[in-house]
Amino acid sequence: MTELAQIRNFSIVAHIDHGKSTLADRLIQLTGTVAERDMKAQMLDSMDIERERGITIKAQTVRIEYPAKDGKKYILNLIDTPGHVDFGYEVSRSMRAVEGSLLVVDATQGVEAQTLANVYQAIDADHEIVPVLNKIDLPAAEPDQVKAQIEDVIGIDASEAIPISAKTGLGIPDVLEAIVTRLPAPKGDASAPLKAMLVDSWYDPYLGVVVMIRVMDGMIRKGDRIKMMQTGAIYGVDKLAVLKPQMVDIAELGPGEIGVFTASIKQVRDTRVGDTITHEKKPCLKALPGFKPSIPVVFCGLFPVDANDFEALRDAIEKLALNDASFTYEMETSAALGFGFRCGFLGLLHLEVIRDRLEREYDLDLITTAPSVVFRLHMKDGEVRELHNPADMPDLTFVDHIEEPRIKATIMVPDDYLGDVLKLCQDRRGIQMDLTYAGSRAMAVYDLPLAEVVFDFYDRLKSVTKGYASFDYQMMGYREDNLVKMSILVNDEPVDALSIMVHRDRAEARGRVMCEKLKELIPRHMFKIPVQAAIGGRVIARETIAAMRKDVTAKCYGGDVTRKKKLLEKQKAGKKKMRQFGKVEIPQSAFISALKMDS
Ligand SMILES: Nc1nc2c(ncn2[C@@H]2O[C@H](COP(=O)(O)OP(=O)(O)OP(=O)(O)O)[C@@H](O)[C@H]2O)c(=O)[nH]1
Repeated sequence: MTELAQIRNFSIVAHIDHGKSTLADRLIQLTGTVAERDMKAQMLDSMDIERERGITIKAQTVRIEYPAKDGKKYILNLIDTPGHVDFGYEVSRSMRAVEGSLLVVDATQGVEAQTLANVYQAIDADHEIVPVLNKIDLPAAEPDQVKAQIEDVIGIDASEAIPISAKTGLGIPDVLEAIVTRLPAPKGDASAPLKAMLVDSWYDPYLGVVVMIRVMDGMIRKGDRIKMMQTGAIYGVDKLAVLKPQMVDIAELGPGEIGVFTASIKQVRDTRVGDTITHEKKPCLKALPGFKPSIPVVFCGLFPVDANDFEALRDAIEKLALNDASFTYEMETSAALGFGFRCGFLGLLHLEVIRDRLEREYDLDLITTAPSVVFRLHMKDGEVRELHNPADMPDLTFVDHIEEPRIKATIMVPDDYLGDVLKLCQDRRGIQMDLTYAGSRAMAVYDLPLAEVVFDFYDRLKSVTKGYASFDYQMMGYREDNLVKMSILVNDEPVDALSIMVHRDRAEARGRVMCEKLKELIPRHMFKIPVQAAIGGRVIARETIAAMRKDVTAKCYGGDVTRKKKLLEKQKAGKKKMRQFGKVEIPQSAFISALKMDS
């Protein structure tokens, strides 16, 4: 057991790309936690996909030993929190397990939307906050301006902000000293009954479910019989360890300490983040206040391109779900796409990550249907139903009114692009709630329908601001609006995977754009193909794909057989990515492209 006074627990909060992972790497490196030869860049981003995309998805933890200038040795527990909006719930839960935060702000960029969102979570969790100005090696760094901005916008004292370069290592020793001298030690009572917080859990193929805990009071040892207070389940602790960041066994953990255990738990779903863990025999009297479970807000269908891959898709989805309790799925059948799954995600990035992993790690070709939010249908008989899939929309004569989820979006953007951002928000049915300035940056707060944001809002926002805007959102609740289901018919057959819920006033425009896009995306066939958008029985937009005249090899005059063969092979490979609808083949890419609103 480590003395409480010798422990510091902290997290790093930052906007995406401001250098959180690089700083974590430096702290680990400077304290010799990982041998130099094992040091991979961005040690903590464990999944390949994360490393590739440079984003941190699953919060991770590392225990660092640090001999401070006062001659004493400290145990520093760093909890790495994810930076993306979709994973905000993970930020909030890991915050409750520590007493302080390093607030990293890129000195060339200043405070961004996620800096604000994350630091407010830290403030909510009563953290002591140490501001750190990163990237001062860059000529564009403006540490003094950024200091002033932190004070103006966030409202915390930044006079002692630490200038660093996580890249070169400059200032890192000051950060380590500040963790010890400026952050508080944890509190707790070693002689009290065990009270530990379940911070996170994940599935390890060799060990089964690994549970990360923060001990509040009491002691936990290997072999202990423990009880999860929310679920009532009882387990024996098989293995107790700390993360450095690989697991190193430890005999016991006391108050203020952070570690992991395994206990023959079968699924991640059997563990509830925020649950209180205590001893079976001598339990603590009162559980810790729990967390809100994270609920999926974006749904879409995933179907195998090749119907024979259905079982493989099921296996892959089950495996991924083992490790991600916030990802939900149920079987779905579509007239057009056959058997697949309706899946729920925390947001669009979460959706993309899961789809990418299915395609890459499990080598599956997938069709993703239009992402949709959960609409609330108030039926005439008083029943309230949740609609996860526009294809399930009941007959309108039974529906009294429809409500949709709204979000509060905070967008930070340099002045020059403000006009485009306001227009984008207006186009997406946004209602302005606030508009303020901090230096040459504006902060716009909008009330927006989530449905207008889930598809390509980030992409559009980035493109209209050349990447300078940052964005964060919170769910606000449901509101009634004039929403209708729009179906798409290809060759007079409805393609259920393309149906969407839209605002009545925008249905014509959306319908027209979708028909035009499909006209481009669907290759010509031997016959004319009408593409129509319809509400109920009424067609609101129409395009026609003309019949094909030439065959693909017509361009290859003369006897260039190899070229001809190549073309035919290419066409064959292209076919694999097509899906048959009645007599028409629709390429897989059409399902996503047709729904983009950028025109
Ligand atoms: N020049 C310079 N570049 C830096 C510094 N710190 C980080 N970077 C670079 O900035 C980029 C983002 O750094 P990351 O550490 O991945 O940022 P992050 O905040 O962890 O990003 P997420 O994990 O995605 O939230 C990387 O390309 C780093 O190499 C610095 O001090 N100076």
